[in-house]
Parts: sequence; C-alpha cells; structure tokens
Amino acid sequence: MAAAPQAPARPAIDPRTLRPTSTQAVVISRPTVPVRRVTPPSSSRQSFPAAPGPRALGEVRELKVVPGMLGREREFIDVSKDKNKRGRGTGRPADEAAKSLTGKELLAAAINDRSYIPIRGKKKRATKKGAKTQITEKAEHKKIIRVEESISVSNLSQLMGVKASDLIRKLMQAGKMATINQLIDADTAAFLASEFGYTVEKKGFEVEEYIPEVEEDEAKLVTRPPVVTVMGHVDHGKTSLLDAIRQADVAAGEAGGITQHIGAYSVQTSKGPITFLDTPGHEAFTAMRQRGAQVTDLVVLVVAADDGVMPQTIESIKQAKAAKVTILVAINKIDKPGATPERVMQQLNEYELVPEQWGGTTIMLPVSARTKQGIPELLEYIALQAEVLELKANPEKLAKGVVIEAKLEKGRGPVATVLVQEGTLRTGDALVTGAEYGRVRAMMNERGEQVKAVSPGYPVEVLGLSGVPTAGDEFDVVEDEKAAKEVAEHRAEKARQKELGSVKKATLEDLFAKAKTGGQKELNVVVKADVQGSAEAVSTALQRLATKKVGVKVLTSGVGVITESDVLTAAAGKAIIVGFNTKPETKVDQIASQQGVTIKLFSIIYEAVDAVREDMVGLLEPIIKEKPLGKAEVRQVFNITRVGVIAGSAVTEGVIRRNAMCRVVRDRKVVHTGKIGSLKRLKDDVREVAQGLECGIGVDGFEAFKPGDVVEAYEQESIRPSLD
Ligand SMILES: Nc1nc2c(ncn2[C@@H]2O[C@H](COP(=O)(O)OP(=O)(O)OP(=O)(O)O)[C@@H](O)[C@H]2O)c(=O)[nH]1
Repeated sequence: MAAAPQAPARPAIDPRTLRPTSTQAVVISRPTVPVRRVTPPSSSRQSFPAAPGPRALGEVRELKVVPGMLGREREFIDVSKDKNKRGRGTGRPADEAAKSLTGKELLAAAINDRSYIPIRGKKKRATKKGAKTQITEKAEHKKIIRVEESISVSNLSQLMGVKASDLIRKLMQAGKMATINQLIDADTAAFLASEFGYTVEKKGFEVEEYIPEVEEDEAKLVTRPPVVTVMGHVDHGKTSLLDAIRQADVAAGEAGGITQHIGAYSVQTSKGPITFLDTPGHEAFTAMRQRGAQVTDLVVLVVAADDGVMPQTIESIKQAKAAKVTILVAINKIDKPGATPERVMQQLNEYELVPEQWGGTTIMLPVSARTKQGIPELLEYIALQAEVLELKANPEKLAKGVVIEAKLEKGRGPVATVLVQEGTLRTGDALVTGAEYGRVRAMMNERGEQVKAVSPGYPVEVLGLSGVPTAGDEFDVVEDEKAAKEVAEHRAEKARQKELGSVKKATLEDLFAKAKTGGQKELNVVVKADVQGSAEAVSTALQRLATKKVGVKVLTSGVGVITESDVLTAAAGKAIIVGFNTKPETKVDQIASQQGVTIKLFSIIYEAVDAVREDMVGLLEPIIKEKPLGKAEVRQVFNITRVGVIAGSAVTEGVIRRNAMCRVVRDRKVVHTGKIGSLKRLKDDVREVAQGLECGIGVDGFEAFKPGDVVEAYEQESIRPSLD
C-alpha cells in the first residue's frame, strides 16, 4: 500500500483551541491553604476585633485566644510566625497566658463575648481604630466542598477549618474508625461536612474537559478507507490470504502456524485503499478478536473449502454479528482437490449467512490464497461494500482511535500500532491512551517509512509513549502533554484504587473458597511475552487451565524480556515464569536459579499450555494405589548369623516378590509394615516365589517373626492424579 497520505493542512481554526482550559476544573487535589477557622452560626452577624496585620498568600496561621481577655481586650497571636513572640496590645507575654482552645471552646467563648474570631485570615481593610469589623457570614457557595471519589480526613478538616480530631470523633460516634490520613469516600465526607454546615459536591474527574466531544461538522467529512478484519478458524488461511493481498509471504516461517502478532496494514487497490487488521487464529486470542470486530467496518470470514465451518468460524460469525459488522465470506483453498465450496455455503446457511447467488445478502467468494485466484474480486467486493457503508470521518479534528497492538522494543521504547479513526494524528501531538501518555515522537507506516501525519482509517506505529498501552484501548489526542499526563494519572489512580479493592476482595473470597475446598492448590505464573496481544493470550489460555483442584493465578503479565524484577516477583509469589517469544536478560538466568525460580520459554502457545498443565499436575499429591501380590504363612523362624532373622514360610496365595512391600499380620493385626529385603528359595536368592512353594523371607527392620504370622506382599502404584 502507499504511505498514509499527507493529511490536509490544519484548518484555519485549530480545534485544539476549542478545549476549555483546565483551570476550570476545580479539584480538591490542588494544594489548599490550611487556615484554621471557625464558622459562626449563619443567623448571627456579629462584630469582631480587627485581625492582625497582613499575611502572605498560603501562609499557615493559627490564632490563639488569651482567656480572660475576650472581647475588646482579646489578643491575637500569630503562632505560626514566632511562638514566643509577645502579643500585641497588652504587653503580656502570650505564652504565659495563652492556652490553645478547641474549636468548640473558641466558638463558645466567642458567643459569650458576642464577638467572633474572623473566618479567614485574609488581610482586612483598615478600619477606623477601635471600630469593630462587621463579620460577613461565609457565602453559601463557598461552603461547598468538591470531592472527587474520596478525600483524606486531614484534607477535609483543612477545607472546613475544623480540627481533624473533631472529624475523627464524629466518625467514631457514627461507628467508623478513621485515622487522619485515611481516605474517606464522598458519602462519608458529605455526612461529616453536613455536621459542620458544609455541603459536599461529588466531582468526577471530567475527562471531557480534556477530551471534549466536538460536534460533527458534516461539511468536513471525507471518505475514509474501510477497516477490514480477517477472521476464521485456525489454519483456514487468514495469514496466507492477507499475504496474498499484500503480495508478500510471511506465513512461511511462523511458529506453530499461529499468527503471533496483530498487525495492521493498508493496501492500495485499484478501487482505493483498504486497511486490514491481522488477527491471530488461536482460540486464546478471542479477546483480541472481539476488539478487532469492534474497530472494524467489514469482516472477511475465511472458511477453508476442504474443512468447512468449524468452531472458530461459528465464533467469528457470532462476534461479527454482535458488533453489527457486515460479513464477506472468502471460501479459501479452492485449489485443493477436496474443496467443496457449495458445502461451505450450505453450512453457512445454517448461521443465517445466505449467499447472494441463492438470493441472500452475503457475498461469498471462492478464493485461493495460494494461487491468488479470486483475490482481485475479493478486494473489489470489499471496496464495493465500503462504498455502500459510506464511511466518512473528519480529518480536521484532534485525532482519536484505537490501539491495535503494543510492545516494548529495545532502543525504541514502547511501540504502539494504532488505528486513527477520527482526525489527523501528527508527530508532536500529545496523546493519552488508558494510563499511558506521551508526545508522538515518530510515526512509521507498515513499510517502516516515517510519516508526519496520518488520516482517519489508517494504521500507524507510534513512538513516544510513557509505557506500553493496552491493545484495544482508545487513544485521544489532547491539547498538550500536561493534559495527557493528567488524564493518564487520573486513570492510573483509578485503576490502582480498583485493584486495591479487588485485591482485598480477592483475599476474602480466597479465604472463603479455601475454607470450602479445604485449600485448593494454585500454580502461580508470571507471564512475559514479546507483544501485548500474546501476553494477554497466553495469560488467558493459562488461566483457562484452572480446575477445581488446581487454580492458575497469573501474578503479572507483561511485555519485553524477562528481567530481574520478574524473577523477584516470581520468587515472592512462588511462581514459575512463562516466557513467550522472549528470553531472560543477561544474568537473569543466574538470579533465577539462585532464587529457585523456574523460567520456561515457548514460542508455541499449545506447548506453553501443556507444560503448565504438567506443572499443575505436579502440585497434586500422587495417588498411591496398593496392588496385592500374594500371601505366605510363617512356619519356622531362623536366626542366621550375619544375615538376620529369616521367616521360613509357605506361599499360600499369589507370589512373594523381593523388594515388594509387605505387612506382617498376627491374629488379624498388622504388627509390621516394611519391605521384603531378602527372598531365598533353598539356598538361592530369588526374585519371586510362587504359590505352593516354600521360601525364606527377610523383612527390613523386622526380626520378631513368630510361626503362624502371615506375610502379605503388595506393590505400590503411583497413579497420576487428574486435574479435574
Ligand atoms: N492449498 C492451499 N493451502 C492454503 C491456502 N491458504 C492457506 N493455505 C495453507 O493453510 C495453512 C494455514 O494457513 P495460514 O494462512 O497460516 O492460516 P491461518 O488461518 O492464518 O492460521 P492461524 O494463524 O494459525 O489461525 C498453511 O499451510 C497454508 O499454506 C490455499 O488457498 N490453498
């Protein structure tokens, strides 16, 4: 395909300027000025003595009242400046007389004296000497505290000018225990605030302020290329078909024949450009495929003409239908002798895909990825369908789109393949996706060529993000990197809080589950893969192995080489490390063996699954089953020098075998259990003595034979436990 075309020049009015400024967002996380204050009852409007001199913005200032000097003589001491400083006015040392009063006492004293402590420490306008300043009640709108999700007790106390200890006491009275730094939720904060005459307003972090919904300007819409996903059952030829379309052959050297990487390519056809998303075929990649279906305009369902409709074909149909995406069927491998395209059409009929030839609406084309038969027609039909869909987008907006794939590359850092869906993505743009953000440092098209701008409908590789984003996540271009960072940090914080919550929940659930099952075994795994899609796929596949007896817990799943930190995580969690298409960093092998951590490397998902299943079995106690061999009756006991005690016996049932386990039974009670250490027939050491014959039996660690004892020989079989 051709390089993504240069996007149109920037519009005269830069849409970025439409974004409201971030200063409009008032969030409590901004630094606040901790000023202690007492709010007077709203009904009273009283006078108070003039506050002392000016103060700098943000200065912390405490006011102390000298008892007995309330009213006119009352003295204000700025303790924040100098605790030992003498108070003004009376000439008395403040520290002698001054005593810290609680907020309540202050309020009570003030009411008694009919004067109030000023609400704020702001510089008061100079009043006539001696004249009382008229106190104004705090305006209602200022008594609103905005809380995002939660607020710390100390922060709330500062915002309301109430002692944190008072808040804690109130909480205790209400049956809640909290410490000063503890976060309380918005509802609890609302309760506390109401107790002090404040109102809490829940304020969500308004992502819209950073990522505004701009009304669509119909006049600016231009046709964009269709985004096509190729889906179908494993080995039906998705990769080969994409290759045939791209006229390139990359399917050949693939590990296990599975498409390990999701890629996106734009193909220039005679009917215009078409963007293809390459989706892997293994069942484990279902999650990715689901996402694939959501960003896609058209699904090309590949069905092998010799194999017909298979489970993943059906799954693909379901997903495409759920996403309301038009399906185009490519009946592949028609070059094969066993190909029966009609049978495939019939089978598809059952899934409400009726071919056009039979009066239905679904385009079904016989193709061969190998001989390239039908490929030009397929592209033509895709272009035709795209025309019907009238796919349009506005290239003059801030770009928006979806992350198709992401990985960490040595020397390049996080690399994300994104699909631009709206607007034009340019180098230098500030971008946020999930909890990652950054400035677009460079962009490469599918041929590795640097591009400066990418229009809607085109994929591109983006460099410059803070970390590896999640495939399937949306991305947005925002005004500047600061805004991108704020949104990303907010999301990261939310995710952290959610995780904390779920960890707690999981621990509790685990406890209950353990109590029920009597302690289910669990295999912990640290997954590392070359790309995010694979990491996710491997994790999903491994987690699916979990049974009632053995659970599988993926402690972490990440992208890149296996690092020391992975080993330490695995060591702490007693986990194994599963590396997929990746390897340990230098010296990490050594650290792993020091830490007793097993690293297993794979390039084929089935092999990873099998190996982990084996490890799961290994966690279970083997089942030991007893297999009876035979019985012998002790007739006479011999004590032979240097050999020990030998029981001269007659084999009454089955066989007696050397090295077999045995029980010595006397009066139907077992007197010893051990191993048959020696077995003699006449004078010869033998391996086995059969029924009806006599022999000498020596049992390791047992000499107290008595005539009449019965030696019951048996073997132990270790049976592989089942996971179910
Ligand atoms: N004869 C014939 N063989 C084909 C054709 N298309 C694909 N194959 C073969 O079928 C096998 C699977 O093809 P892939 O393209 O890897 O299939 P896939 O659906 O991408 O497989 P996964 O990525 O594992 O899901 C390969 O051996 C291909 O050479 C075709 O049109 N004719």
